[in-house]
Amino acid sequence: MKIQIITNYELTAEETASACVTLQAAMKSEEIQSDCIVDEALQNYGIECGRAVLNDYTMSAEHSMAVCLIRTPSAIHGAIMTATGRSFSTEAAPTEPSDQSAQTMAVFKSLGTQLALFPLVGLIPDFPAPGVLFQDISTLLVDADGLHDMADAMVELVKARGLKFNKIAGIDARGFIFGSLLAYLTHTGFVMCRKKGKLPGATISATYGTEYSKDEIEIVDGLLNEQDKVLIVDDLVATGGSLDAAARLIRQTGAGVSGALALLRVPECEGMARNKLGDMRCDVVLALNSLGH
Ligand SMILES: O=P(O)(O)OC[C@H]1O[C@H](OP(=O)(O)OP(=O)(O)O)[C@H](O)[C@@H]1O
Ligand SMILES: Nc1ncnc2[nH]cnc12
Repeated sequence: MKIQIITNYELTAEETASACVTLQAAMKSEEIQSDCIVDEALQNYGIECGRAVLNDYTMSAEHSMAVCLIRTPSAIHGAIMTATGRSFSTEAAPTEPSDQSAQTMAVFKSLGTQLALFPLVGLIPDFPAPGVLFQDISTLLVDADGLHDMADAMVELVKARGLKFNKIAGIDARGFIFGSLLAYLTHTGFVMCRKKGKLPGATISATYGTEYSKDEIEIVDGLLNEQDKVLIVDDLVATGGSLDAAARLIRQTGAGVSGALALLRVPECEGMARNKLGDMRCDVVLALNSLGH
């Protein structure tokens, strides 16, 4: 498979070489075409238009994959389309980079991570209910490198966004896997938001709905207090119902919620999630924008 980097600005030889090494590693030693096409016209496009332009390049038989970096005055956006038929983008950088070269490499690294990890997430139509496209993490979890790289990507995102917390709360069940990995890697205490009826002693609980179910979660009373700043971790955000329920529970204890971190999101539910989460920030490691291209 060949990858061609298409940019709207000149990369230094060093940046090009590092980008290729990063992408090569991500693609597990696929051949990388090491030149860049500099296209000034891309400067005029935002990320959505950029992707349309990208289509023109990537849909040719010659290039099975292309990476396009679009630099705007306020941030660098990354857009990517893969031969697997998925398209996705990195989030805009939160602040103007002080060191552009480092920022560029951070974007390449993030793109490389996404390239490597997205194909490990299965997509199962109509599960567990008709109309739901289920994002299955089983195939990611069973892959030693994938699991390792995902854990590292969570830590990097936490650092890059400057998230501050002294406890991590994971949502039963898939949120336990990634929440406790992150807790271990950041040396942070972990709190279980457990499905109802599984915890002993006094608990507090909150009910909620998800993309396909209704449920109730609980935490042990007395584990958190006003001193705590909690990061909520889950595998995926769809409607935001689960994250919102966890946030309500945590706030009931007097603790603060510093935000949420999910590996994946369901683009079709994004409006609902935004309404549900309100001001609560939610960072997503793999930001899948749309499916089925
Ligand atoms: O944003 P939402 O609409 O709330 O949906 C996301 C939630 O749905 C899934 O959990 P599920 O309730 O299926 O439980 P599980 O982890 O036990 O599979 C997923 O792991 C999230 O917790
Ligand atoms: N589309 C989806 N895939 C996996 N887990 C989910 N939880 C809620 N919606 C989901």
